[in-house]
This record gives sequence, structure tokens and C-alpha cells, in this order.
Amino acid sequence: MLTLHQTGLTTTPAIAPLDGTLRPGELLAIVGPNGAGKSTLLSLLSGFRPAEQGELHLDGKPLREWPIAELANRRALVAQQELPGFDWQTIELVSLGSNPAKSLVAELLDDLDLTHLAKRSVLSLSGGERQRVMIARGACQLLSRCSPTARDGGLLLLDEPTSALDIGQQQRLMRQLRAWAAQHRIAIVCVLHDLNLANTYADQVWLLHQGKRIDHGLPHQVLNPTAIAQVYAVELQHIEGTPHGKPLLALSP
Ligand SMILES: Nc1ncnc2c1ncn2[C@@H]1O[C@H](COP(=O)(O)OP(=O)(O)OP(=O)(O)O)[C@@H](O)[C@H]1O
Repeated sequence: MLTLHQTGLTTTPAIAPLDGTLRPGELLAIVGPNGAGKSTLLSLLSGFRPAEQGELHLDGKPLREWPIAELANRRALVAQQELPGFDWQTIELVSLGSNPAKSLVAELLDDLDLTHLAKRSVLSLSGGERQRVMIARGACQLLSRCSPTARDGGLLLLDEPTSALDIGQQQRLMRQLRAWAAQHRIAIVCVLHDLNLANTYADQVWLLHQGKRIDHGLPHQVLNPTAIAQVYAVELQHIEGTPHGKPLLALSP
């Protein structure tokens, strides 16, 4: 469980203090325009930028008090457009640093439609394939390093995980994230530009603007067309009557 008590950053790029809770099994989407502070907030939640205001707890303990090795068992960050530093094979890169069971790696490759690329050099992969490899690696870090009980409470942070994926892979990934969250009780935070993905798959949404969280709550409440049109300076159409009951936001021509 991740808990924020007036947590913030005062030095540039700053994040205004915010409260919040993310429980095991939940998926939080962070949305907002370019430059709103989403990646900065993700580095705060991951501990790469220590909180300069308030408190940030992971599983009941301040994040900064977790020993590095234990923290690596409990939280993984997949940054935007991460590049592999070396010419690994896919299967090697997914396993790197976490010494996972072969069965777990096989499962993760299958989960992200990477099995056929297991022996390929990651430098030869397309952008979307490579993005799925980096996500599999982040999941492997969390799921391999501890017993199933210690997994409870793990935190997976993903910066724009769908940015290079086609719509089929976007759906597969978002469904897979929900499945990992439910099955392994991990909490997942995704920075998303696609508001319809946030609306469809997230349990809660935080809307950022100019380094401040200006709204948070259930997706359909936060992603209302009036607020979104204003914050993003965009003209929108709101499409009701979808089969899953969640309205879609579309750009006006
Ligand atoms: N080291 C830095 N020094 C000064 N300003 C910075 C620094 N790093 C980021 N910024 C600025 O802080 C703001 C927030 O950046 P951040 O990367 O968190 O935005 P974002 O919401 O993730 O944007 P995007 O959607 O474009 O990825 C931006 O205006 C950015 O230019």
C-alpha cells in the first residue's frame, strides 16, 4: 500500500503537496498535459526523488527507510523510452538482475506477447516490442525476488507504457496490468496520455496541471469533458452509450 501525507517537491520541477492512498490490487492513472509534472510525480512515488515535503509510506514504512535491496523487491519503475544499455537477448534482458524462475520468465513473455522474440537481440526489436520487453522486465523484478506473500503490496510504476503500442497491444497490456494487480496484489501506477484507457482500466485517476493535482477520484468523475477541455485546451466530443457504460472522449474535428 502506498500512502501520501502532504507529499511534495519544493525544488524545480516542483510538485504541490498531495494526499492519497493506493491499495494492493489497484490501478492508478496519472494524467495531464505535457509538462504537467507526471514523470516528476512518478519519480517522487518511486523514491528516485525523495519527498521534500510531507511523508510517503510504502507498506507502512517511509519509503526512504526501506533498505535498497528490499525496496527493489517491492517497487519497480519503468521509465519513458528506456533503452537497453547492451545487446541482450529479450529473455536475458527480462531476467536481468532478478534471477527469476524460468517458468516466471516464460509466463511474462507469454503475457506480453513476446515469446516469439525471446532469443532476438533487443536492439533489433521495434519500438513497441522493446517497450513491452521493458515492462516485462519491471514486472519480473517485482514478481521474482520474493515469496508470494511478500509480493503483496508491491508497486509497479510505468511511465507512458502504451506510448509505442498499437491498439491491440494497448488492450492486451492494460488487461494484463489488471490481471497482475488482481493475481499478485500489486499496486500499479501508470502515466497515461490516452484518457479513454485511463477511463476504461483505472480504479482512480489523478489529474495534474502545472505541478499540482487539480482533481482525483473515480475515472468518470475526473475525466469529465468540461474539465478536460479546459485543462488540455482542446475541443472534445463526449460519446455516451458504450457497451461498458463508460463514456468516451473524442477530439472534435
Ligand atoms: N531538471 C529540470 N529542471 C528544470 N525543469 C525541469 C527539469 N526536469 C523537468 N522539468 C520541467 O518540469 C515540468 C514537468 O516535467 P515532467 O517531465 O514531469 O512533465 P510530464 O507531465 O511528464 O510531461 P510529458 O507529458 O511531456 O512527458 C516540465 O515543464 C519540464 O520542462
